[in-house]
Order: sequence, then C-alpha cells, then structure tokens
Amino acid sequence: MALLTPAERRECECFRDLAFVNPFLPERVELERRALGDAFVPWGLARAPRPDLEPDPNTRTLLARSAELLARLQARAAGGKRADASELELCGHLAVFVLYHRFHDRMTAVALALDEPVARVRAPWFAEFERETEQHLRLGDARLLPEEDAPRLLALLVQIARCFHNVFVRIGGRSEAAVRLRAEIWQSVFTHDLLRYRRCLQDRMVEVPTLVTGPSGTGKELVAAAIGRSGHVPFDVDKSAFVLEEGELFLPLAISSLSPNLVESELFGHRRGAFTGALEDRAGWFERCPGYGTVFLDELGEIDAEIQVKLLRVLQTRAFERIGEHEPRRFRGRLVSATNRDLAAEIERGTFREDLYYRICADRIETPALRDLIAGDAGELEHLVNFATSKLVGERTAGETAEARELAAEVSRWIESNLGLDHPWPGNFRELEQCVRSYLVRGTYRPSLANDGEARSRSNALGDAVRAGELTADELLDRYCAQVYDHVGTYEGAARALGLDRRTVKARAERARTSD
Ligand SMILES: Nc1ncnc2c1ncn2[C@@H]1O[C@H](COP(=O)(O)OP(=O)(O)OP(=O)(O)O)[C@@H](O)[C@H]1O
Repeated sequence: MALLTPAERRECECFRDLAFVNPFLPERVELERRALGDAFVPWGLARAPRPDLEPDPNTRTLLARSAELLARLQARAAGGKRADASELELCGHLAVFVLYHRFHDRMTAVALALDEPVARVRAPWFAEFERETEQHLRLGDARLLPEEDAPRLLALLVQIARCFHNVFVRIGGRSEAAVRLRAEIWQSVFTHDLLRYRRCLQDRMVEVPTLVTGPSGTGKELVAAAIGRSGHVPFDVDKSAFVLEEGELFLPLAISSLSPNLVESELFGHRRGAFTGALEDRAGWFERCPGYGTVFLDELGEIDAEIQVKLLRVLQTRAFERIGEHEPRRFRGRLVSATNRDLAAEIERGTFREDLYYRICADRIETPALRDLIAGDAGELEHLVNFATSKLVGERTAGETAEARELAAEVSRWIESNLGLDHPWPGNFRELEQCVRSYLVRGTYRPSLANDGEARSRSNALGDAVRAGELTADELLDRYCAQVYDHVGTYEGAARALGLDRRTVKARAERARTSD
C-alpha cells in the first residue's frame, strides 16, 4: 500500500512544482490556482507576485495547507506506513516548500542585508532553522533528501529570496516583454530547472558567462546587477552567518570610458612600476572578485584586440597575471558583459574575435526597447512611469507612495496628451526617467536632445525640397508641422505656435514622418 493517496500525490506534486517554478512566469499563478482550487484569490499581481513586500493571501493558505499535509503524512509514517522512493522524494520537496515559507520573512531580511556592503550577515535563528529542517526532512525512520543539510538548504533558500528581490524590485513592467525579461534573469541565476540547480549547480553557475544585448538605456546594466547580486553565497555554520570576503559582489567596468591601458590595468591589476603612473601594486577586478561575485564588462564591443586575447584566456582557464608580473592568479567569479553593438557585424569586420564571442554568449539576454514594452498600452506606460517616480520620490512611507502615484498620474497624462502614446522613446528607460525628472522640475519635457540628429536632417531635407519647389501645399504643411513639433517638443505647443488644433498637427507630423 502506498503512503500517498492519489489526491495527496497530486497535491505533493503541485507543491514541488510551486517550490521550483520560475516565480516570474505566469505558470506560477496557474500552479497556485491548481493547488488552492476554490480558495485561490486573484489578487491582481498575477504576473509579478511580490511576497517580500505585501502579505499574499494565497501564500498564507498554501503554507497552512502544505504544513498540514506534511504533518499528516509524517503521522501516517510514524504509525508504520512505509513510503517508496518516489514518495520520499515528493515529501522532501513538500518539506522544502514548508521551510521556505515558514522562514520567508527572516530570509528576506538576510537577503536585503547581503545587498549592502557588509562583511557578514548573521542569521541568529539558524539553530531554529536547523531544528525544523531536521524535523521536516524526516518521515518515520527515513531521512528525506539525504544529500541536503541545513546550511546548504539555507544558502539556497536565501539565494532564492535574494534573486526574487533583486529582479522584482529593480526591473519594472507588467507587459509580456517585461515578464519575459524577469524570467530570463531568473534563469541566468538558477537555470530553467531549479531542481537540477539545487542538486548540482549551486556553485557551478560562475562557469556560465552571460551576454546582455539591447539598445542604449534599456537596462542592460540593471540586468547585469540583478544577476551579479544574486549569486550563491555559502552559509558559515561556525559563525552562524553569511561571511563575505573582502571584495565586492558586483564589479562594473565601463570599457568605453577608459583607455585600453586603463581597462587592462583595472581588470588584471598591475605591479608597482609596470608602467608610468603604476605607483603601487594593485589588484584588478578579476582578482578582487570573490567566488560568488560578478565582473561586469559594459560596452564589451569596444574592447581592445589585445585585451580580447587575455579575456579569452581568463574565460577558458580562469588564469591571468597582473601587468608586469608572471605569478599566475585565478578569477573565481562570474562574468557578465553587455553591448549595444552588433557583435556579429564586428566579427565580420574583424574587430571582435569570434572565439571570444562564442565563449561569452552561452547565456544571452536581450533587453527590449521601451517602445516595445509600451506598444500603445497606456496602462503599461503609467506603470513604468510609476516605477520611475517611486525611485525619484521614494516609497518608504505611505505619504511618499501616494506622492509618487500622484506624480506618475500627472506625468502619464502629460505624456499622453503632449508626446502621444506612440512617442518612440529613442533614449528608452533612461529617457523616460529624464522625462519624469524634467516634468517634476519644469512641468514639461522636451525630447529634442535625443532626436536632434534626426530632427536636423528632417529640417535640412525640408529646406532642400522647398528650394527645389518639389512639394505640394499639403506636403509642405505636413512637413512644417513635423518641424515645428521637433522644435517645440510637444504637440500641444506646436499646435499653439501653428494656430492649428493638436490632433491636426499630430496627424500631419506623423504623415510627414512615414513619408520620409
Ligand atoms: N526595465 C527597467 N526597469 C526599471 N528601470 C529601468 C529598466 N531599464 C532601465 N531602467 C533604468 O534606466 C536607466 C538606464 O539603465 P541602464 O544603465 O541599465 O541601461 P543600459 O542598457 O545599460 O544603457 P547603456 O547601453 O547606455 O549603458 C537606469 O536608471 C535604470 O535604472
């Protein structure tokens, strides 16, 4: 006779899937719905659950049900019922689910503390966690998940809480594209199979470099930071703490802002006297990065050919030397790079090494352009504006939150009536943040800077066409509307200057642009 009834097996499978599902995918909500049946509360954050910030009614019920199910099965096993191997495994996953949710708040507090530049983060409740792990991972006289010990499990569960926080709090948006982006970041940290990650990959993901591509201002550095700050940090039982080595978790280097010599010295370090200005020995990013840290190379497409060779060697062998030294050193962390260049074209041109490209892009994330995130959806625009205003005004108190919401509503209305929902946002999220700041200070925003090049060439083309007498009166008015809009920055202002109504100006300017 099996330990589990068919219904209990289904329930256990559901809790296992819930424990290991990517929390940013809509599947998670479906699983919750399946596990809770009639008790499921559709509470509006379906695509972006936020258990670290708001109490979630579904999670509470799930915890109560899973704990009750585990207790029932343990009582049955204590009464002499035996479980087969697959039942033991399912009960083990059920126990992990219960443990995660019982300690969730305390683990989230640890996760947030690890984000600060600190030497150690204590978990004084570890003894309690260890006791409960011992209790929960037991079924009769069998030990569930025998390969799992309390410190390893705690490190994994805290890492899950960290990654959730880092991704959810940093990456805004509710659109499909935003949801996909968050889910992909999660995969870069845990792969698509968290169960396998738990079994064998916890300290292996540093071997997988990630390449983030996408237009400027779309959050490539943000993505890199979310990955970099979510690595596996082991728990030190003797100190009852997560002990961080001296060094940083996330070490970014903006290649385009430094000369090749400086890039090399920042990355690899140097010996005193190795070059003019090397006044003392210095450890570079690769040396300073701990095993759970990340070196981030921004604008990888601009990296010098000689450094490409050295970088390839680091990726293949993890070995490098400081400039001016022969002593081999090891890079232990993870590498994340970003570029908005087309690396395939750079390879064609011979400016980027093909072997380095293949070594660097095993895991690739593409950040979407802001206009694709919004795609005419006023709700999504307002949500993203809200994200930006919260960052600016703060969200620590109810007053700040209300203020941020009010500002967001005002800015969204202003954007809709002045720029229109189809504003192309060439500067992406960075431009949106700029727009919010500008509105806050001046009550208006002129998107002219980002569009300057385009506007200038449109203006020159108009002048040429007028001189050549090539335009009909209608075409002339279309192009003139577009030019005044480029100059003034809003349809409202252009309409006032032209003595026309806003809709006419917008329609004509758009027609001029499509006929360009
Ligand atoms: N999806 C997003 N959610 C929230 N904020 C975002 C998002 N994308 C970008 N931002 C914000 O926009 C600004 C620019 O982001 P970031 O520097 O990461 O872009 P980038 O793609 O690395 O740009 P560049 O290619 O110019 O270096 C930052 O202030 C960042 O916080």
